[in-house]
Amino acid sequence: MYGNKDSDAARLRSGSGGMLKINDSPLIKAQNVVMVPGGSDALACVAPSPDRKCVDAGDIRVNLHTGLVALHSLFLREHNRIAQFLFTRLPGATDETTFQMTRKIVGAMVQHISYKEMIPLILGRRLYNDGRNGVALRDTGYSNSYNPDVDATVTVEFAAAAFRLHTLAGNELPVLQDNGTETPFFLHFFNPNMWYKAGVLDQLIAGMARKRAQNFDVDFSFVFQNQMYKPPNRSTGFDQLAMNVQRGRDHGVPTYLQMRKFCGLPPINSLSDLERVTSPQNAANLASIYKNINDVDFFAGGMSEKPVNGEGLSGPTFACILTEQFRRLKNGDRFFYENENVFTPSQLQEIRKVSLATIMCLNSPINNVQARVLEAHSATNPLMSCQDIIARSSMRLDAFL
Ligand code: HEM
Repeated sequence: MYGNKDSDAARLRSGSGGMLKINDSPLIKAQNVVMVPGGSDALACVAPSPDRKCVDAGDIRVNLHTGLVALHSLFLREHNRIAQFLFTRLPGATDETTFQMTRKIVGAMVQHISYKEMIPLILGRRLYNDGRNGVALRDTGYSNSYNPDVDATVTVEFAAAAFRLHTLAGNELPVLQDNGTETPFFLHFFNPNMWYKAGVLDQLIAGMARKRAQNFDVDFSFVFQNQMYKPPNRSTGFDQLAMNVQRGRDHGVPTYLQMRKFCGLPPINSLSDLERVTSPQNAANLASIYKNINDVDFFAGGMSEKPVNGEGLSGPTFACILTEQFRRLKNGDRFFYENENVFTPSQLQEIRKVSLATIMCLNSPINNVQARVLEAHSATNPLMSCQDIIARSSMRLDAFL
């Protein structure tokens, strides 16, 4: 949202009322929607034009596809909604004080959604709630889990392998084309022609909540195997999975067996022994590619394991790296939103009410959505009206005055 340098934040701020800049293209103004601002054409978009520029946000990878433009725009809308409220009510408010307070609240909301809604699904309830893992949030009061000796940096094993959850993504983005089918994913890559189309961002916000994720397994979508970075006028693109393996090697990620050892998991002695941790088909596939069990790359081996406890997404080796990373990001961060001296007790309770569904309801024209938006809607997670969702789980912003 804000970048990790002062210069990024300065570029993205509007300079008044603590707000962030919004897109001023006539195409977007005519739709009366709020979208992330236009950015430099040096960002390698397909055929940018003055009305359809590449976009700018805290992370330049926002330009990768329309889903990211939509999500960044959603959180930008939330930032500006909160800033507008605070600026007109905080005594002596300036652009600077309002921006910093809003940024702190939005950062806390992102942490809350990540640890309350996303991480339990990734790890599974048992690993998430196991007190020894130090990942679970509290329901009330301050957390005392901050430890200055915990290193809060991101491990290469996490970024280059275990958190590359690309297996979950499908071949299409849920925006309907003229023929009523969803748009092929590759048409959205770096393509401003897509994200400046009328209604696309809000269709996507609603559609991404409706669309089911793919299963976590080694069957990756065609688009990831064949079409990554594919410009619309070329027949093929990159193989993202090959890139994941190669990226792991470039970055010196240890092998699958070394990582199992690091995680204290039982050794695997041969390629045929892999059947203890994966399906016979996956074991045979790995044996057809690698000559020696010691050569198996972390990404390939970790992706192949059966899920821990039959719940959560990944097998035990990825789960070990994910759990370790989520613990460190929380307990090594002295500004983690649950820590004492970050928010007052009543502000903290307001942040604890927030869900991704609330943010969608408050900042897009959808009428209903399931309350746990990262899970498919079902009898136990039914569609609810936005009115009910907002009444049940939105922050009282006057707690921050
Ligand atoms: C939805 C469609 C997605 C597309 C098209 C996509 C595409 C990409 C691409 C092109 C890269 C850079 C490749 C490289 O440098 O090797 C990347 C990196 C990455 N992706 Fe995705 N991705 C998607 C979803 C996800 C999801 C759902 C996750 C899981 C949280 C994820 C996690 C990552 C991570 C951790 C990296 C490495 C980032 C880094 O090292 O800084 N991606 N992705």
